[in-house]
Amino acid sequence: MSVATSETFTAESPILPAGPFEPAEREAVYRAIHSRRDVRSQFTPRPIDEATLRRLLMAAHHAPSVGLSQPWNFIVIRSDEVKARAHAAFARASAEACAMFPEAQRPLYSALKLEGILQAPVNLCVTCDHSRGGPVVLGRTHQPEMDLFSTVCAVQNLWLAARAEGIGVGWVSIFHREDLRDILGLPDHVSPVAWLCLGHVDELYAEPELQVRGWTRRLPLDDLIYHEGWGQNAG
Ligand SMILES: Cc1cc2c(cc1C)N(C[C@H](O)[C@H](O)[C@H](O)COP(=O)(O)O)c1[nH]c(=O)[nH]c(=O)c1N2
Repeated sequence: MSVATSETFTAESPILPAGPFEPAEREAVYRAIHSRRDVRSQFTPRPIDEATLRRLLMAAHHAPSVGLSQPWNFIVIRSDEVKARAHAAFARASAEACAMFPEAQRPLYSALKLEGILQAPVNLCVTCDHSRGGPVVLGRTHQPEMDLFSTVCAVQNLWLAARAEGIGVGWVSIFHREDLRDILGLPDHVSPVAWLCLGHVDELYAEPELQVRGWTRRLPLDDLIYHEGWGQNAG
């Protein structure tokens, strides 16, 4: 691998104009953000074509990453056998999770649909390779978990791009990590970050499904904004 020095930089990289987007373009960005949903049950069986999937993965691959380390890999899963193993791992973990909630909440938990593994034409595991970029990565030296955070940025890029493509994405995290390692054959230096279910959708909930079903609600933004220090709320 070549070692970067201050002389490597030639300052000939093209520059882009950086003003605000045109109103319609800006509106489209906010529309994707506000109408993106976590999808569990609305997947249609329509396959995702390779070109569309590639655009989504390219969007993910353009996420910011600590020291430009790009720690992600994308494991594309279409086989019924791998999906079935993941679904079985989910079912085991979800039964355990259900038992951890207070008794009064368990019936509602059990009624929630919390994955679309078998319905979604594509499942995608986004992983983080902790060895990417070598042992010392710019920006990760004091906070090693920055590689995981970078990988999550890739997931969010994909999620928003998918919304623009009419493709729903559902993140499933009700798994023992070891089960995912085993199913996908991940080496020790690679962590599974996001198990995503992807498929075309014709309809989406206008609000988070967990809110629609009475599990919890979106918090008021103003309660979350502090000024100059923890807990210092303007109101
Ligand atoms: C890291 C992480 C992990 C999970 C989720 C999200 C994220 C960010 N979400 C989806 C989550 O419930 C959802 O994002 C919120 O309820 C908000 O809804 P919208 O995403 O706005 O539709 C999620 N949903 C689900 O049904 N099963 C799951 O295991 C998970 N896991």
